[in-house]
Amino acid sequence: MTGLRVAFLGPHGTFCEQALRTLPPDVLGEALGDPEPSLHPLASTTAALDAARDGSADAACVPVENSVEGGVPATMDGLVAEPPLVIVREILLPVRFSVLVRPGTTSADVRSVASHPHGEAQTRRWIAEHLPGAEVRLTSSTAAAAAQVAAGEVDAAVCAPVAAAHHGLVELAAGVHDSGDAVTRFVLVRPPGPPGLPAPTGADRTSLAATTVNRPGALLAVLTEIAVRGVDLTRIESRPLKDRRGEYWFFLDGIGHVAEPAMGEALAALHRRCTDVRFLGSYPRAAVPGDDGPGGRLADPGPGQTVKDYTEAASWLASLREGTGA
Ligand SMILES: O=C(O)C(=O)C[C@]1(C(=O)O)C=C[C@@H](O)C=C1
Repeated sequence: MTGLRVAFLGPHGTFCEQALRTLPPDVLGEALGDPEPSLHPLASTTAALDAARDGSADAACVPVENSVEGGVPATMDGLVAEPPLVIVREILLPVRFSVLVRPGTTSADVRSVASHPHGEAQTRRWIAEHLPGAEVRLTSSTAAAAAQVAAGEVDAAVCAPVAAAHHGLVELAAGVHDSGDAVTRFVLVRPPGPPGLPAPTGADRTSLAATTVNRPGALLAVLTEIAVRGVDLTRIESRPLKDRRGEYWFFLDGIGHVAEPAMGEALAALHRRCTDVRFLGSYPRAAVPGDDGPGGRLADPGPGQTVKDYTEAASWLASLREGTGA
């Protein structure tokens, strides 16, 4: 299929757009069924996810977490909304911030500075030191802050350097992030269906969200189903359920693919034990550009917990059921 549309957090010049543009045609072809989809900036993460749901786009690219500031609440809430969306790729992008201004503006002229809440959080100390007294305003994306500078609504934007060219701005300062090696993780999502799940690569991640009744040990039971199968959990984060006070969606990422026995069995167990469980996708683990291999430190599988161990045990059980083994 060709002519697919991918919505992303805009306007042009966001880190989200940069992340999406790192995906080569063969990867987009495998993930979406179109190696050269058209890219469409939307005003918010929620709007991008809604577009993928209502069919005005075929897929969406949104930020999900940052290594300094943590999860992006709007994305997490959007991932568990209905109808379902599944993650087909993750992208890890190092984020480096600049302060952009209209040509001719000096530091002394900057009375207001704008950025996305995650951008502000990653440059807070720099702003306090170098632009003391500037009013900080929060925007829907870092490039939206650049657009506000261009429109004369604010004096400076903390954003990606590429936003300068898109919005006719100049760099007042570069490298203004408080932590040098911040990475933001983005996900490419689409409705379930053709062209199907990304095939297992042997280096995959699975994302899911689960809710349980409020009972002592309920979360421990969920985690135990994962732990006993040797699945390496790489993230756990919660968001309130909103309509049931005191109950939460637990967002869990683990190493492995739903097609593999350990992850498949863990998901089936959660389906039995949880009030609700959402499969949010199995997809190849991304690497930070410049790193060797998929990012993050992984645990070794425990004894008897490799894919080979599971496959051998499943064929032994099948032989017992067929009456040919013992
Ligand atoms: O505003 C952007 O440019 C985005 O792509 C969003 C976002 C985020 O949500 O974390 C992405 C990377 C940076 O951490 C700051 C903002």
